[in-house]
Amino acid sequence: MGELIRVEHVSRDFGKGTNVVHAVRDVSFMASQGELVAVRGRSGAGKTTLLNIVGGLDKPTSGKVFVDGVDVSHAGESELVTLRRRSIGFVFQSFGLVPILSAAENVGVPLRLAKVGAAEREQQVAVLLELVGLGAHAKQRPYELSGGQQQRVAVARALANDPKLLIADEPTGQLDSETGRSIMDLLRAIVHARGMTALVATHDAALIDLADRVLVLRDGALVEP
Ligand SMILES: Nc1ncnc2c1ncn2[C@@H]1O[C@H](COP(=O)(O)OP(=O)(O)OP(=O)(O)O)[C@@H](O)[C@H]1O
Repeated sequence: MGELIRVEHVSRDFGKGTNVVHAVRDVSFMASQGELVAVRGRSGAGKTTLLNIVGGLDKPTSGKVFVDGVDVSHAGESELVTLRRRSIGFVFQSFGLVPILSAAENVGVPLRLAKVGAAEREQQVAVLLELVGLGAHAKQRPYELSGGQQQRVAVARALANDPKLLIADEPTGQLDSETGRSIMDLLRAIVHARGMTALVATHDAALIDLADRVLVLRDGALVEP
């Protein structure tokens, strides 16, 4: 399988002088198409910072990041917006759904942004909701859904633009362990079925065995698992 992510000697500092925090230190790795890579580490180890850099939401202090051949560490904002809309799906710990929109409308947001027409959008949303097991909940708003169901909606929304890369930051962090496991099972099944690459940050050791590969961060640096 081809390479989708290449991270070369990436470091990210926050602050200056004596207050500087080395959130990510000289991290290098690659990820192939179809691979589910877990990023493990304690709170403050640098997982979110690394994911944000790979997703083009933040820039490294030094080093380079290529996603699908694009140098996201040096790309301009408009190039990044295009890359994020076309090639990357994001899932966050807090779900990030729009409260006044139904499950179906939330999933349809990226399709609206991509100017997909109403009829096609409706059909694609139905397929996506079915995929995450929420076909019967299309009309419900987030507050009418359980945490696990909300995260399924968020996964469906992240898949709407058929991304090559899925970035999930502690996707199970607000869920009980059984529900968390089912979300990870879902991510794994989707990643393998679609040949996508996923980068999933978690500090939950029980979920790590679902990954194809595990990167362990300690104080910002990669260490042996
Ligand atoms: N915007 C910022 N300004 C200053 N320091 C920051 C900023 N973002 C992160 N940091 C620091 O960088 C380090 C890594 O933080 P990061 O959020 O990446 O860790 P994490 O592994 O994702 O932690 P958690 O599991 O708690 O989310 C921490 O010491 C944090 O305080």
